[in-house]
Amino acid sequence: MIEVTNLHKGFNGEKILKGITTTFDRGKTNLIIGTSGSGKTVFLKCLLGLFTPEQGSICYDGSVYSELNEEEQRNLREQMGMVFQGSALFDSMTVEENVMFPLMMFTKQKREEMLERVHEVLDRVHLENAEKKLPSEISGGMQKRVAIARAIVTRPKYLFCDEPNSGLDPRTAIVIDNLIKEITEENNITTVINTHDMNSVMEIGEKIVFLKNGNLEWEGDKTQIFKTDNKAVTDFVYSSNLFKKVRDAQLKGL
Ligand SMILES: Nc1ncnc2c1ncn2[C@@H]1O[C@H](COP(=O)(O)OP(=O)(O)OP(=O)(O)O)[C@@H](O)[C@H]1O
Repeated sequence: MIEVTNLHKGFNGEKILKGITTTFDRGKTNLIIGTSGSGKTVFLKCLLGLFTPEQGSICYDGSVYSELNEEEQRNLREQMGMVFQGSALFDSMTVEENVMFPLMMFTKQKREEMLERVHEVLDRVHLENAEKKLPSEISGGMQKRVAIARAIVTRPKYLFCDEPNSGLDPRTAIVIDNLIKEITEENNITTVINTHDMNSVMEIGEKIVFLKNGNLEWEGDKTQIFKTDNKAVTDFVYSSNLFKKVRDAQLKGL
């Protein structure tokens, strides 16, 4: 569980996050949504320990990050997995080498042990036969699976995903969303996902935090988001033509 209290972050005197308080539960897919520039990426980077907030605290299962010493902070960061926007795989490494990379960086396991774990996670993301391929030789959806495998290979307690669906077709996007949700539940991970995608909200939005201009404007789940009359949220939800048409049809009783 991650507890965020009164989080403030700015740059060069400009306030970006203006006092965010919320919680992200374990075993749940938690989504951060909001319009472009609302501070979602800055928030995610604070959660990853990459940005130091000016005020407020982030508490990871009882440990307040700013109260930990450097070694404790490093240990905590090693319990975090990250799926980057665009996958960010190493082009010249095979799928197997990409997934093994965090184990080589952060553990002292023998090669055979590492390979066993790599194949276990590749099986889990259904990439059994791609291990010797280069990222350029597999599809975008498969690359995303490699990125997920790489993020979970060290058995993280926390998983952060930045726009995990970007660039994928809608059907593949849903498969990837559900894979993240299943892995979150199976391993009891606290997962936080930055997204613009309303399909993701509907599919896996167990907790949704809506940011507007660096403030937490609304929070709830995927059923509540369709019932709220918060204008900023409804503008966001119904900015998609499809959702607007569905709502109009519902209002007409169709
Ligand atoms: N390292 C930085 N230095 C200065 N300003 C920054 C930095 N990172 C982000 N910002 C500013 O913070 C604001 C919020 O940016 P952020 O990337 O968090 O928005 P976002 O909600 O993720 O948007 P998008 O959906 O377009 O990715 C922007 O005005 C941005 O210019």
